[in-house]
Amino acid sequence: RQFGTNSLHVFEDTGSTTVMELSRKLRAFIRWMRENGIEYSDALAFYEGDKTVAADIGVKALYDLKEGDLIATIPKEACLTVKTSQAAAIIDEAELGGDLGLAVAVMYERSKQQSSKWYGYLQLLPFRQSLPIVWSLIEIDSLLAGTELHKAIKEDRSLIQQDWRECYGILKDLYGEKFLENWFTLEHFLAAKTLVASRAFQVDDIHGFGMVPLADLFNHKTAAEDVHFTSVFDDSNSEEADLSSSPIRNKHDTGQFHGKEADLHLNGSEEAVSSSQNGVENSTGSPSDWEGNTDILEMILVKDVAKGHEIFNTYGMLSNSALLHRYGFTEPNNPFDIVNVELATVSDICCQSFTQRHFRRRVNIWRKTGCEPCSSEGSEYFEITADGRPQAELLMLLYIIHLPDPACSNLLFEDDLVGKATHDVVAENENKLNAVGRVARVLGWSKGLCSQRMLVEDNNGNISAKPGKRKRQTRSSKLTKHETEMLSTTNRKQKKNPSKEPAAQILGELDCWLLTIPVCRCLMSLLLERNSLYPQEEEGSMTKSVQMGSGKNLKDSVDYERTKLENINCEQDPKLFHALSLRLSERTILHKCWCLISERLKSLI
Ligand SMILES: C[S@@+](CC[C@H](N)C(=O)[O-])C[C@H]1O[C@@H](n2cnc3c(N)ncnc32)[C@H](O)[C@@H]1O
Repeated sequence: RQFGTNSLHVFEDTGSTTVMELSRKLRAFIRWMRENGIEYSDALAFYEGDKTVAADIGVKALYDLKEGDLIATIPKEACLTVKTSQAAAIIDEAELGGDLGLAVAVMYERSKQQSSKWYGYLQLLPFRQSLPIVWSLIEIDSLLAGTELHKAIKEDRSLIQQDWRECYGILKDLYGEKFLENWFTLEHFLAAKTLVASRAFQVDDIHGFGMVPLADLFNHKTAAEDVHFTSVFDDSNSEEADLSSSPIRNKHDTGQFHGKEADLHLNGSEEAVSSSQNGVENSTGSPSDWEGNTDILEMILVKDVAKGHEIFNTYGMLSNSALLHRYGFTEPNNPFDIVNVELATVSDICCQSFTQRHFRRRVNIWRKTGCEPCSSEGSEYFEITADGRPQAELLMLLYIIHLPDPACSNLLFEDDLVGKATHDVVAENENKLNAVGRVARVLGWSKGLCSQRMLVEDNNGNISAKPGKRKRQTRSSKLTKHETEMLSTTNRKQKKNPSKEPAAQILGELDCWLLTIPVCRCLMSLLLERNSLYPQEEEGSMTKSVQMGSGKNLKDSVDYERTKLENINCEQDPKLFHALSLRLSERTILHKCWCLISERLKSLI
């Protein structure tokens, strides 16, 4: 397949300085791509992204594209990595690996300005991406308080400053008089870190992470699954590409891609216009020219893309806090959202009813049985997923805390809960049970033969069981399906969430067994406590008439955040918009969880 002649397609010049400037930069970038062997289909158009989501540039299809179409090839030599950078030797000598090395490579190439091989690419990038790590401390404290990101960003900032100080010293020694101090300031370092966080791809094992020109112009859409990028494999490797995890793949690279993956979202924007002026002539050979060539990355569509639609990448199954953390934006109704409840908060709530000694002792017993919380960077926590379902380990902990002494003591004599469980009459099912299931079995749970069955309620209110599995996710602030309720493209406000209150079918049999009356009450206190971490004072007028300690607080919090978000223009104030959007999604999860638990409680009383 030949790419043919690439016309230059950029969005229409409206006369605005910004638009004209971006247009000029795009033309320079297109020339640079041609000079550096980057080839792409003439069906691709670069256009000003949908401003309601504040994405500056995006890529759309100028005509219908088909699944399997090769839309671009990018030589690895054109990627900016620690191996290809002119600073490779210094970065190697300074032993700066990973993101840090790449940030230094970006800074170094920027310092070289027009003499850098990547000037034509770098001039297109913003100086920095507006990620929370470059927000002011006041913004971080006022916008992110209570969210999953607040602590993480503060920690990141101090670690980055530490990294910069160390790097600065090492590089100054190594560069000697060639060291261009003005280009290695903390501001430059932070800026480079934001570009690496939001744009770098894993190129291969040798190059590691790198800036991949062109590939990094595609915007993200969560799990839209219309199309994925993929690539062919070399003859010696007949494995199928893991399309769900590999956007760009070296033909010889069988490893999982750990960065961004690709998919398509259909966006009706017609901002792109075509112009043959300064067109890029990419008269290339057929793909067979490249077969077996390990030095080239390919981008192949795996689904049809209709003319005029944006071609979206997906950066992974990420919660809103992870999206905001690494890319500076959020998505409404993100199904990969999570709220975490710290073990310390569980302690605070339980110690209102029990002694600290009792709490510590029960936590120890709970740990001994093989249960554990999630942990990350020294903190221990439990997850509540987007549907409001609390992590089973948390339910088990609350259950054990509320157990009468004799029952709990029995657990102490269960040295080998796994062993015990496998001798059960339902031994063949036991290996399917996790630690929580095994402990529950020892404690007398006998109803469910499969711990992960969902209770499904039909229209008549009859409950039946259907197999299901709780999706485990990574911590929302570190990493992370999309029911599309897009931000309105016309008024740039979020639509009112029409979703109904969550129903009890989300809880599995084991969840319900663990949710005794005291466990439900304790969990509800925990939810209120977690909700109180968000700034309350602004809500004062709204909530003072509300009975404290009730689920109405949570519902009011959600309504409050939604109303606020509706009045923010994403384009004018993206930081506030995405911070509020994060708060809304987190508080919605807390409310969903509250509804689940209170429904369960009602059924018990
Ligand atoms: C890899 S770049 C994608 C190209 C980018 N739009 C540009 O102008 O170069 C990633 C950045 O694009 C923006 N972005 C990507 N997808 C987005 C989305 N769905 N909503 C808002 N911003 C998005 C964010 O600023 C993110 O940090």
